[in-house]
Amino acid sequence: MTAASTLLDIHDVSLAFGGIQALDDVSLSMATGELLGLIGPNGSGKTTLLNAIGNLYTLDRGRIDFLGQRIDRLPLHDIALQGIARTFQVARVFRRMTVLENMLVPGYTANEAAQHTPGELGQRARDLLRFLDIDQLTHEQAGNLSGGQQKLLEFARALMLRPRLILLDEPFAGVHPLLKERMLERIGELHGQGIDFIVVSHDLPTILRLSSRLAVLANGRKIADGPPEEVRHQEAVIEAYLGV
Ligand SMILES: Nc1ncnc2c1ncn2[C@@H]1O[C@H](COP(=O)(O)OP(=O)(O)OP(=O)(O)O)[C@@H](O)[C@H]1O
Repeated sequence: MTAASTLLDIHDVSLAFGGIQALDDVSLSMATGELLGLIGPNGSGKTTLLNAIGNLYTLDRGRIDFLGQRIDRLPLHDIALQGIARTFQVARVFRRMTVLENMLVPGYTANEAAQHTPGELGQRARDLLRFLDIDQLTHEQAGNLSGGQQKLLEFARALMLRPRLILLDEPFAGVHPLLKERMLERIGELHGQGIDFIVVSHDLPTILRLSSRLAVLANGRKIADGPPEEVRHQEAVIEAYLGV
């Protein structure tokens, strides 16, 4: 087993939208091999933090390093090529394309297309659809899929670029319990293969079961960070959730 090293280093990050301080001096360092759960009340900054890592926003302050390289100033498309993939709270699939075509979009980035033939990319897409048990939908138009199926497709598509870190935003929200179990199993398997995750979820029982570490945001600040069983009992976390 290789020793853990720093995968992601979020350092003193602040970000405001007008008068709203969405992230307020947040620092979070993640080692390889971790599965980080990120929780917090509505509006606490969870999605903004994922967007900051994914470079959708320019930081007001701070920096973000991934595998030792500063990434917060890279062009957006470079983030995926560095090995970071993500899914969104509401799945963003290309609704008028088939499931297979959706899978092939990331496959045709310059890097992948240079390294793999179209046949290999097609095979990889089919393998991933089978891995997530949605291969029966291969030729279906993505817009016809249920919300849960679209989340699985978005997850499968995120895997096309062989990411090192996957950011999942509310992957279980509105997902049928059977699909949720499948997703949990697959996240566990991928994690076992060396892919690390940050998972944002309001589903506390599930996130407690899944995570090796739990970080909590409230009002844009990190208020707790550590082993899930410890964090869940901390007074500041209970107060933030109960709003007292
Ligand atoms: N693009 C934006 N423009 C303006 N304000 C924003 C924008 N994105 C987020 N905010 C504000 O920043 C704060 C943090 O929002 P964020 O979506 O990160 O919270 P969250 O913890 O993900 O919430 P939820 O659990 O409800 O999804 C909120 O006050 C939100 O209204």
